[in-house]
Amino acid sequence: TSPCDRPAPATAGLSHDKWEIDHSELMLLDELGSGQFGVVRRGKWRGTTDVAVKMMKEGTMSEDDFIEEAKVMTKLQHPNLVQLYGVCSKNRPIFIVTEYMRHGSLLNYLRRHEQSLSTNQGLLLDMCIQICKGMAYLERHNYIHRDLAARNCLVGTENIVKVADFGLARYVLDDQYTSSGGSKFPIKWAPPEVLNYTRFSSKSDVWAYGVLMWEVFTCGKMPYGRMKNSEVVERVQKGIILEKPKACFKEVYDVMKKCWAPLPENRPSFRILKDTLINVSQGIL
Ligand SMILES: CNC(=O)Nc1cc(-c2cccc(-n3cnc4cc(C(C)(C)C)ccc4c3=O)c2C)cn(C)c1=O
Repeated sequence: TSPCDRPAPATAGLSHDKWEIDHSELMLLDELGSGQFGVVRRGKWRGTTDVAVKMMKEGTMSEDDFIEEAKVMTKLQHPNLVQLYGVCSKNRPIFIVTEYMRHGSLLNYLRRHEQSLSTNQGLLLDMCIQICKGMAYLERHNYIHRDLAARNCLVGTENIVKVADFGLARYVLDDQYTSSGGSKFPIKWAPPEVLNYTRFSSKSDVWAYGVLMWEVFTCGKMPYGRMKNSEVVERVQKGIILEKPKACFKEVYDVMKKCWAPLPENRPSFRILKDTLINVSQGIL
């Protein structure tokens, strides 16, 4: 049959890259800070939507690989994941445009509100459950975060907490960050198999999640205090784990300990963790 007889393919007309955002749609406002890839600014997208715009500093990211991955990342959508709206990749520096979270990083939020939070275990547990839901969604989509920590979660209105920058670690060019011997490698959130073989998995995210729970229930203390990375590696290899935070129910600490099983296969999945934490919260609150 001639082509005109066949129905047009469903994607006809949709071929414009919907993850591509045009600069003209963005209005850049105040600076929010800077991260691994450079300056991040608050902005407005199409006049109404609040956004955060990462302006990628030259040489900090393997950009072409990331732009390819962005197509996948825009499809990851969950109430507890900071939404990637798209990228401006037609010019340099490229912009990464995401959902805006009003109260900034969870780590800073915990430290600033320690007074009121330290006596509200219910709220601390709820924050952990929200993060667990976002991570269970990533786990279901076989997506590994690789740098889960309180500093990489963000707080919105009404105590909403979301996981940010999932998967971006793969595109960092700074080998101080990417190699486990580097000064910026997140040693204190890494399980034995990552320290020894950089073997990342959803189960290494579960280990990091246990440390994140510890950060939440200490209202933002640094795990292992000011201990040197080499000493932390030694303790983790020996199976010495973080102590129970003072303001933390035993049942909650029991869940943290499950996340720190030396072997990845002995750690619970995020799906299991979510149900366990919900049961604990119903039991103790
Ligand atoms: C007051 N409200 C706000 O400040 N809201 C917000 C602040 C930031 C923000 C500001 C400055 C720096 C960073 N930042 C921090 N750590 C990062 C870590 C990585 C990896 C690869 C190391 C994981 C990559 C990028 C970043 C990064 O861009 C962020 C997330 C992002 N969003 C969406 C907000 O709503």
